[in-house]
Amino acid sequence: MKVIEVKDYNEMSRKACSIILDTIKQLDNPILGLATGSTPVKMYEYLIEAYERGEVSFKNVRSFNLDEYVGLSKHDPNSYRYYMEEKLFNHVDISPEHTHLPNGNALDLEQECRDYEEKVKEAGNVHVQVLGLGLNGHIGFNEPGTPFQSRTHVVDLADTTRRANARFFDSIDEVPSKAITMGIGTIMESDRIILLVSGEKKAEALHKLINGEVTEDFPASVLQKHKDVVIIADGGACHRPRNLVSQNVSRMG
Ligand SMILES: N[C@@H]1[C@@H](O)[C@H](O)[C@@H](COP(=O)(O)O)O[C@@H]1O
Repeated sequence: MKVIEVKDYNEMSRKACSIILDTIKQLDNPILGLATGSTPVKMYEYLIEAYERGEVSFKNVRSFNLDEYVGLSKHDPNSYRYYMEEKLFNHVDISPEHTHLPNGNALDLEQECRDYEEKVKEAGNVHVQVLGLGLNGHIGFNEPGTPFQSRTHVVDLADTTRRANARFFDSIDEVPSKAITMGIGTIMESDRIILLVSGEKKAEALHKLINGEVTEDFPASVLQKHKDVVIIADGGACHRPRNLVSQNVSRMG
């Protein structure tokens, strides 16, 4: 794993944006794995700015998102489809047919999971997968205890996750209790993973991810086993409690 420690949230977002831009420019048909949540918001803003400057086109880009709530329509402002359209897709020249998220409103959710998995497989490997980090170590919506070999599946969201995401809803009761998520096995097949971590409240989770044992009780620890992971973490995430980040990872400024 490579840890890139940056000053702050903006720098983290700029660095992530530049890795994605490089991927898009280098490949004829780039496949991006995208994430939602607060962490990548600024990265999407920088991508839009690069597009507006004429620096990049998304015409040949295909995207697969990690997850979606069960039971929210794509018009619901809290659905991840809505988030992606608002934060990125509506502002760049990506073709709507090239953007993929699980359908959390499918009548047969198990079938939807199999179909989504199939779509990812047919497209070929995700070239670069963006990940955020849940406080309990979840990636996508893979909660503690999820098998490392898991494929796209329906999950019961942990209470901690529902509480953490309640800030986007009017009340915690409105936070869905289920979601569809790419599995850990699916995520691990990406060629490259960039994990974004910002803020002191993530410091403990980041420490565990880098230094802790690889265990299904802390899903993000699986990243220690991936051949090309870049963690971009800001000062807050790295520095509290002090000296959390291990010495045996290479760092770049
Ligand atoms: N399902 C999402 C994840 O994909 C996200 O990475 C994580 C962190 O969210 P945030 O970036 O808002 O801290 O939790 C959410 O529940």
